[in-house]
Order: sequence, then structure tokens, then C-alpha cells
Amino acid sequence: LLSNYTYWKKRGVPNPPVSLLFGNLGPSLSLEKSIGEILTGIYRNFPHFLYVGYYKIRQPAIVIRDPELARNILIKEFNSFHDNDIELDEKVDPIGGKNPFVAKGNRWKISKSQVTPCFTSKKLKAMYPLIEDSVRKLIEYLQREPEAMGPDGLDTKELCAKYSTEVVASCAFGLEGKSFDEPDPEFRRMGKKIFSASPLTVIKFLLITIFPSLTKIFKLKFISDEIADYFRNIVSATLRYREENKVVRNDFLDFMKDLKSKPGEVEFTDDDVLSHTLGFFTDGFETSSAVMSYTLFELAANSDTQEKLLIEIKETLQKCGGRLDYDTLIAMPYLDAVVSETLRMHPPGLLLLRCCTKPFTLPPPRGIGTGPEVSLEVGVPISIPIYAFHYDPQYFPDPDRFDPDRFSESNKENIIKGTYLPFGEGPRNCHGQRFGLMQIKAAVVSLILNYEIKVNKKTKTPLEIDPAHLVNQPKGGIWLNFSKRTI
Ligand code: HEM
Repeated sequence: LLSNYTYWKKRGVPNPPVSLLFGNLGPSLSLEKSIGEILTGIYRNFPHFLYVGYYKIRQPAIVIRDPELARNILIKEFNSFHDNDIELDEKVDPIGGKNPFVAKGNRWKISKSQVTPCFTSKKLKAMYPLIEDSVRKLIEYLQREPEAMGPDGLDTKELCAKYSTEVVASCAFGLEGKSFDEPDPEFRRMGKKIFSASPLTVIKFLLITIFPSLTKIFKLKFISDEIADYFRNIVSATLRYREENKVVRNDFLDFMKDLKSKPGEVEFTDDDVLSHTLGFFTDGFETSSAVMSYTLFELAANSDTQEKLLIEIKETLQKCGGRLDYDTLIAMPYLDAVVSETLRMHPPGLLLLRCCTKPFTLPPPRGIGTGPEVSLEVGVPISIPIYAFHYDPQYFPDPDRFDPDRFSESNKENIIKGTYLPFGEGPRNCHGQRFGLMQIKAAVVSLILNYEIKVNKKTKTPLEIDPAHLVNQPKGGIWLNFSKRTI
């Protein structure tokens, strides 16, 4: 069995010891550790190398240690690393398979070009009033929620999930999500099903990310028929209603409708629209809501930072007559530093997963001039370990300390390129970045202005990553106390 694990040795590439059955990812299959943490361990154990080999079960893979090489792979040499190392057959899952995150080759190009024009500054500004409306609902909910002020505090992950659901319902589907009005609204229930931590979903995610070939054999779907049908009905009914009543709402669905009506190279189908609107759930919902809850946690755990942010918010509001517009919100420097530092310590994606799509020559593992180069074959997975870079003390000294000043105007220029990657990099980077930041920042500003936030003892600190989730979530949740400020 061990003979299967000589691939890297034969090529002069170092690799950590393997377990007979599972290569290097055993602890992630037994849900002891997330893949991101396993790769961080490998990264730390090979300090003198640009990259290290490892085995995804049986499959030889590479984890990159050098930020410059990481940037080459993500940007300059994109044609050799065009696709993500994830498998979902569009024929089996026509909705999930069109999502730019999983789409490959030309299908990715088409999907990305359909969706990118919907995230320009102009479009984000048009959606900003919808975000403000969701923030208003969030604050009104807190005002009537007795648990917010109670001794046990509030499950902040759930609070942020309700808010994010409301944002998705409003901006992507043109609906009232009723997340704050009903205990178990249907829209939230269906959204939850996509990412539920049920054993079946966990196994499905593990197969899609670790055993891509089995995804094909078992004809796995990321978006089940039940979920696709539920959201398909909403999208077609809303589009029909808007058509018949000439309603314009300036939301994502309107932008999709406009794009669909323009003749393009490739037909823009109803399933394309559904796939992109559902992308708000699959790509934007868990990520944004996790970052928002981690930001609130860090503000609660660091009262000086919370105080400093409150001063910035009050001063900015005073300057702009009491109402923040989109440009002012996005430009607030301390708010941006707080969210950026949260994204360093708690990036929702712990790694980027590329795959070699064209033969490529890697420099020798210890750097140029130290031995032979290494030929990389098509199909080899390449992991860029976001989490490991973010916690490497040579790039971020004292990495366990929450310090927004790392991202002050003067300090952020000194961050070494390729070491800070919360939204990825290059042509496949996250096009929802500014939308995600807009929704997080708008909510954080109103929450901090209205409430003083403290960590409740129910929160298990230091926070530990829950390996049962695809997106970085803390084990046991985040419980915070919200006390109304007397303004
Ligand atoms: C704070 C919130 C968010 C974070 C931290 C985040 C992070 C990421 C990361 C790390 C990637 C991989 C990039 C790469 O491989 O280089 C990604 C890709 C992607 N994100 Fe986000 N994301 C966020 C919000 C959103 C939102 C709101 C949307 C859409 C509504 C979105 C849609 C996507 C899509 C479709 C991709 C795949 C892009 C491609 O492969 O071309 N994300 N995101």
C-alpha cells in the first residue's frame, strides 16, 4: 500500500508521513480537523521549502508555502491553473454546476462573465437601500428580543444568519425573507438546507472536495431537486410579476433580467439566472454571515477596539448629516481595518483549491539553484493555504493577537503580496467581495451604534474551528450580550 505514496519522493519533493489508508487527510475524514488546519500543520513543518507534497487520500497534491509562487499560480500562470479542484457534473446538477466556483474551462468563463457585471459600484449603490432596509429590520428585531439583554446572551451566529438571509431574500430574490418576523420562515429553512451540518451533507461535501472522482460515480448534486424547484418557482413568479406589472427594483434579479435580454455569444437561460441567484446562498450567505459574527465577536472581546470604532461611527455620522451613504460607509478607515483583521484571523475559506490544467514546471522545492525543477502534471491539485499564511508570524507578527492597526492606511501597504488572501486572487477571485463587505459593514455600524457588545461565558474561547462545516465556523457558536446604549 505504501508504494502508492512514493510519487513525491521519486520527484524530490518533500512530503509529511502518510497514513496507509487516508494519506494526509485522515483527521478531516474523522472530523477531528478541517483540511485548512491539516495543511497549516504541513506548512509549518516544512519551513525551508517553497512547496510541499501531500496525499489527498491517494492522490498526490501540493501545498504552496511561498507567497510569490502562490501569486504566480493565481495570476500570471492562470492558464496552467485555470480550474478549481472541485468536481460537480453540470449534467447531473445543472444549477450547482453552473456556479463559477465549480465551473471549469469555458463554462467558467461564460458563468463569470454573466455575473461580474452585476457587482459594479453602480449596481452595489443601487442595492444599498435594500441593505439599509435589512439593517433596520435587524435593529428592530433586537429591540424586541429579550434574550439580547438577558444573562445567556444571544446566539450571534443565528442573528447574523437571519440578517444575511434577509439580505439574500431582498437583493437576490426580490422578497421579504420574514427572517425576523417568524420563528421558522420557509425561505430561511430552504436556505439552511443547502449548508445543513446533517451527516449526509457533511459526507457529500467531503466527497465533493476530497474524492472528486466519486462525485461523478455517485452522481452527486450540490443543489438538490427540492431546493432547485423551490427557488426556481420563486424566481419565475417574481420575474413574471415584474414583467406584467412593469416593476423595477434595481436588485440582482433586475440586473439578471437586463443581461438576459441582451443578445450574447451564448444563450442566457432561466437555469443560468437561477444558478446565479442561488449563488448568493451557496457563495455569499455563509461567508458573509460568518465574517459578520466573527467581527462582532472580536469587537466584543476587544472593548478598546469597539470604543474606537464607536467614535469613528459617531464622527462620520456627524459629518454626513446622520445618514451614511454607500461611499462613506465603504471608506471608513477604522471600520475597514477591523473587518480586514477579522478576515485575517477568521477567513471563511481556509484554502484556495486550484488544479493544474496545463503542464507546468515548478522551481526546485528549496528555491532556484538548489536542485532540479519539478514537472507538474495535469490534474494535480494545488492548495494555497490562506489560513497558514494569515497566521505565519513572519508576515503577521504575534498572529493570535487581534490588531486592526495592521490594516491602518500606513501599515497595510507593507503587507507582503500573496500573504493576505481572504477573497482569493487573480481571475477566479471573489466577485462578491464588495457586496459581502457592504452588507457586513452596514450591519456592524448600526449594531455598534445602538448596542454595547460583550462576550458571554457560553462562548467557548479560544474559538475552535468546526471541521463539520465547509465554511469556517466556530465550534459551539458565538454568544454575545447586547446592551442598549443610551445615545
Ligand atoms: C465576506 C464575504 C466573502 C468572502 C470572505 C468570500 C471569499 C471567497 C473566496 C476565498 C473565494 C475563492 C477565490 C479564489 O479562488 O481565488 C470566493 C469565490 C467566489 N465567491 Fe466569495 N466570498 C464572500 C462573499 C461572496 C458573495 C456575497 C458572493 C456572491 C453573492 C460570492 C460569490 C463568489 C463566487 C461565485 C466565487 C467563485 C469565483 C470564481 O471561481 O470565479 N462571494 N469567495
